[in-house]
Amino acid sequence: MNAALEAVGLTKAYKGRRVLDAVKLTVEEGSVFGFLGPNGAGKTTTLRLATGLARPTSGTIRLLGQDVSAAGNALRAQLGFLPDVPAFYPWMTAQEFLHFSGDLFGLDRQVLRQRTRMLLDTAGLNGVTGRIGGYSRGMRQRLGIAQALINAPRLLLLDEPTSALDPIGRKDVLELINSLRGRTTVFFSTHILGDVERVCDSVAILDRGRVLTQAPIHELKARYGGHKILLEVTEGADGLASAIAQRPWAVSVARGDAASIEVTVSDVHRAQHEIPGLVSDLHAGLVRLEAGEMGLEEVFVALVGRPKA
Ligand SMILES: Nc1ncnc2c1ncn2[C@@H]1O[C@H](COP(=O)(O)OP(=O)(O)OP(=O)(O)O)[C@@H](O)[C@H]1O
Repeated sequence: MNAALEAVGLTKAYKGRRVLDAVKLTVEEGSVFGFLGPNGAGKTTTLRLATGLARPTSGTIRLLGQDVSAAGNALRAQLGFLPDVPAFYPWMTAQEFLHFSGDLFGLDRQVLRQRTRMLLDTAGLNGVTGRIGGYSRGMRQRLGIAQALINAPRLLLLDEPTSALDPIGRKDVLELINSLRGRTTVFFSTHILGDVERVCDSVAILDRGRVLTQAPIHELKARYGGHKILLEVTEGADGLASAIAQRPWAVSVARGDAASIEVTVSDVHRAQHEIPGLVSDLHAGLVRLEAGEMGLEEVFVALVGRPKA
């Protein structure tokens, strides 16, 4: 496996306060990687260290096999970066802005023209002739990603690309990220669990400067998520919830509204076989029994011990 990004013992302290503490991360080349954490977890700091905008207090971060502290323009030419608050020249059109950005990389005219056309298309901005000053936040963010792709980078780093967007804007940006899969390694930070679930192959969860876990999404859910069973009965929900709580496979039992029960189980097979018997013994009257996988939200709570900020 080739690592597009590898951090080992990555630590950053400001005035003696560690905002990143021995962070270990490996991002496989070709993956879409979600860097998930609540506000203040240290995501932006990690990206600043990755892009060389700040230096680690100790530890290393390597991109595409090169130590960022020692790397020069040859590495930068293979990276794309969208900061959390991207800056644009509002008087330019999207096409002018992409041309301008490509010029900074010294791209050949012909290559730049072709790439601009392709990126305007990818970003859903083809045919948009107005100035950037009049764009929606979603349009700006898609243009920001297009700009970060102008040098055809091997690794694209995005700092919270969806956080300021409404659901439609988010969907568009996630689709754009998804369309890059297999062409460019994408590492993006977010505090939005749903975004990670929608597009990422792998995720790392950062909290208060520490990586709590890193794994492929499906593994993470299997490892921490367990299973959930949603139950609804006609009556006797309290008695049924107590009876279920005593079974060895019941990890937690929560009451929903009047007649519903949510059970986290360690053995979904046994739970599915035994619950109907309990319902019958207690004359509870079964309305619904549904098994489902836990979402990342529950995994996050299990790991962090509190809902995300
Ligand atoms: N230049 C700095 N000087 C002092 N403290 C800093 C500096 N930059 C960041 N911090 C602190 O480091 C911690 C992590 O901040 P960071 O911006 O990396 O978090 P984040 O996960 O990106 O949060 P958010 O989702 O809110 O952007 C915060 O407590 C922040 O106050």
